[in-house]
Amino acid sequence: MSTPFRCGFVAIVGRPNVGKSTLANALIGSKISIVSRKAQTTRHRINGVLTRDHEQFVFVDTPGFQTRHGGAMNRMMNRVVTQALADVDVVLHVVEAGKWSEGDAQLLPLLPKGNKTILVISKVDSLKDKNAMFAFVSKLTAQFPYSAVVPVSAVKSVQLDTLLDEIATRLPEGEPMFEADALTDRPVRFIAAELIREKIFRLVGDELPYGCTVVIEQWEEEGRSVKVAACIVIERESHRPILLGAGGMHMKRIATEARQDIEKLLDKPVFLEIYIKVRKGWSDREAALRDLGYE
Ligand SMILES: Nc1nc2c(ncn2[C@@H]2O[C@H](COP(=O)(O)OP(=O)(O)OP(=O)(O)O)[C@@H](O)[C@H]2O)c(=O)[nH]1
Repeated sequence: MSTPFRCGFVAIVGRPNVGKSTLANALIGSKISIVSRKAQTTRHRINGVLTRDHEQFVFVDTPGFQTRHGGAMNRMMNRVVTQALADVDVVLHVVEAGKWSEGDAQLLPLLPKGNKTILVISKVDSLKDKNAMFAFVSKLTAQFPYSAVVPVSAVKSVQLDTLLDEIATRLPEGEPMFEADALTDRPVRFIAAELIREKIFRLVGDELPYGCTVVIEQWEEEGRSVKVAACIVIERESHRPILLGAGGMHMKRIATEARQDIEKLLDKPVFLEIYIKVRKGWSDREAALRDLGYE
């Protein structure tokens, strides 16, 4: 009897900086390429697709989990996260080796119980005391009924196939949803906004206490090039100088690096204009959040 094909959705969740993106990239194993999907089968935002002989793994994004702010933002985000996780087939809860914190614990009430949730211990290559691993895992499995535990290193490619095999057994039987070479179907505008956000985060993330949102306001193909206007929405006027830096140095760097990445993505010249807008109190207004694409 031939092995049935399996195909399903996988979400990677965890507090910031535990290595989720690095893990996703290591599992999917290639750069983003833009493809169209075979059929409109999901309302998830696809992050990447990996196809093996007998399985197709569709990695989806879950909206950021918020703990820092109270109010509408938190409630809405948590609702969205819980719903998104209920809809996928497998959830990878990524926790950094030896570093359990309040941020990790806050995610526990949102994780689905049962066979779905796998505990992934990340960055095991950076763990100094390997013997501490057993106690660490025991502590975590006592707090939540994970259905499997897989320690990995995305950077050193340790146990990535084991993790894929664990995921595979939990995927439902079904035909592939995407062409075999499909990597992502995220719209390019969204990726462009993410690239800008990533630059901001790298450069001034620590100094921007409420973060920011990037909205692509204009996208015009002009012959061989593309003209893009992006707006960075910040919480307070006082955050503007942080983002600008001395003599606009930060903004220049953000714009240059983001432009280079977007050019690589599109493989054509890009004219990128970025400006800053202050949206006072936006993080606590559901209407404003919807406007900005959170719903
Ligand atoms: N040593 C080591 N470092 C890693 C590994 N995976 C990720 N990192 C590092 O951990 C940091 C955070 O990794 P990301 O993949 O950006 O983490 P993330 O969870 O996606 O972060 P957010 O986008 O903030 O939620 C980066 O500096 C990575 O280089 C790993 O397997 N080993």
